[in-house]
Amino acid sequence: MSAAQLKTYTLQEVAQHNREGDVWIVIDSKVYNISKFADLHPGGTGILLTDSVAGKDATQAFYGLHRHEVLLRPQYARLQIGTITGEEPLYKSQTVGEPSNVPYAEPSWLAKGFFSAYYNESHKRFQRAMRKFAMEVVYPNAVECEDNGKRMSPDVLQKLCEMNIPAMRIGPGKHLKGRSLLGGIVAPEEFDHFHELIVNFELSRFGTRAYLDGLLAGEVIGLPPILNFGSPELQAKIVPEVLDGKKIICLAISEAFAGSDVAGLQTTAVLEGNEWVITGSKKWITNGVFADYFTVGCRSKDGYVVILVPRSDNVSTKAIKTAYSSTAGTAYVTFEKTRVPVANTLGKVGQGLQVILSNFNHERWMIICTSLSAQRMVVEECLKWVNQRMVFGKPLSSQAVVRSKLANMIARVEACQNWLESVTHQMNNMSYEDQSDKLAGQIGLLKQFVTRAGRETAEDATQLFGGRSITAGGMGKLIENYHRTSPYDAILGGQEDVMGDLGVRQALKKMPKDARL
Ligand code: HEM
Repeated sequence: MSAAQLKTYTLQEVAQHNREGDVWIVIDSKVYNISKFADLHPGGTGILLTDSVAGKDATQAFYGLHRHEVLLRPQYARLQIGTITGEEPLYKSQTVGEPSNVPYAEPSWLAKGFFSAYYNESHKRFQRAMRKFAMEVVYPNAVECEDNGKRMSPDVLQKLCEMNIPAMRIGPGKHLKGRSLLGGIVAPEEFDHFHELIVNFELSRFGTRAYLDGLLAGEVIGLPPILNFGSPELQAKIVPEVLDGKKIICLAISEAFAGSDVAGLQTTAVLEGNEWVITGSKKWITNGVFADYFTVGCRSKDGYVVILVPRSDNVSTKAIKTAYSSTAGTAYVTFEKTRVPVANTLGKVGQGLQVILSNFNHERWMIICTSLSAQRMVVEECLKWVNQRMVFGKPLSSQAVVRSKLANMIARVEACQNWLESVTHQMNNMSYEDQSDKLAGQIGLLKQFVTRAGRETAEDATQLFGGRSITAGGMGKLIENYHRTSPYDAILGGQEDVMGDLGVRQALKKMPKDARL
């Protein structure tokens, strides 16, 4: 029914429709005729026919059991027949692109009346455009694929590439030259790590963790070794193909034998004339299922070497069933005497470990961004829930123990944000060499801190949502996804304890020789 056809009713009129076959209810000043729908209601028919619901204002009961978005689904929105005379709806859907006004739902630089030392007008413009794009183009596909396990749609991939989002996810640099970023909203030479942080934040607010990895996370870690160590010929061919979405690339380092311990790799590369012959297997390779190129860490007789391997008959990929959706394309990859030209070598033979390690800081920083954005989303979900959920006649937020959990969640997310922004500022101002020297340890410590914080927040959120947090749909669906998938952040790109240890080892290495108590 269109808005123009909607009639107005009084509560007394609605009250006449309170029996089986003739049921009206009011939710937030809107009148719904649920006479036919009652038999189809997923929560059962009986509940809609009770005295406190049929013919009554059921707003509070509804919001205690459903997300607002239920009423926006076309099949339910059309049950609305009118509004209550003189009343206005209280609960409005957020305008796409606008920041949330729930406290702490946004980093403070986006909150009304707050200031920031780091973000300027260009970042603000960029954030608004990025959120709009993410919500309108990416979000619907994210929800669908997270559920059905299929890879991102070709249409979304094309639009992402038109906006050059895959290129921006690699960070500032020469690969952005001549590209129109988000429709030209920021010039390539102006693009910095805060713009990149915004891209990461906006893509990880949906609570679809596996889709986020399916959204070319493999490229973010697989392409830099080519950009930084590939021959000019190799770069000229591969970089545009990948950044324009014609080919998919992934990073193939970890093995069943070696995870964070990259020095333990067993995949071998043997030189035969002008070709490498590669044999071995790789595990947990994000995007591997659908990748065309694999950036592979190998062991050779002269030490470690990284080689770009195109998909061929001698490369096989098998999906691994993990705790998150198969939309990420996580693979077990096998190389059976795979022949690759020597020209595909990235960096020098024997210096492969440096090639692999060189991009770790950036990868970890990206995971910190996405993990933190998702944690903030959890804080927003929890604040909304405790505010609307009534228990024993009072909102859940009236319990001190509930508020105490929220206090910890908020403090964690704000502390992490401030540390992340400080590190990002350093990245913007330090040379690449300085970043490797000065930030590797700090990024390791920050990653450990953020991912631990994330899992504590996941635990607290499940206690607040109860059974709903272990249910894949409905009120707690985002909490369920976050709780199930937050360990990924603590493992991918370097396992949590290893990260902390790296940070401390770096600090110890830099201890002044004359330091004494
Ligand atoms: C236009 C009105 C309504 C619509 C369109 C609607 C729709 C739905 C839908 C789609 C679900 C499945 C879970 C979900 O997706 O959130 C559901 C579950 C449920 N609904 Fe409704 N509903 C309406 C009104 C009500 C009212 C007034 C009540 C009464 C208090 C109610 C009680 C329930 C219950 C108890 C469940 C099961 C919740 C659970 O499994 O946690 N519904 N409803």
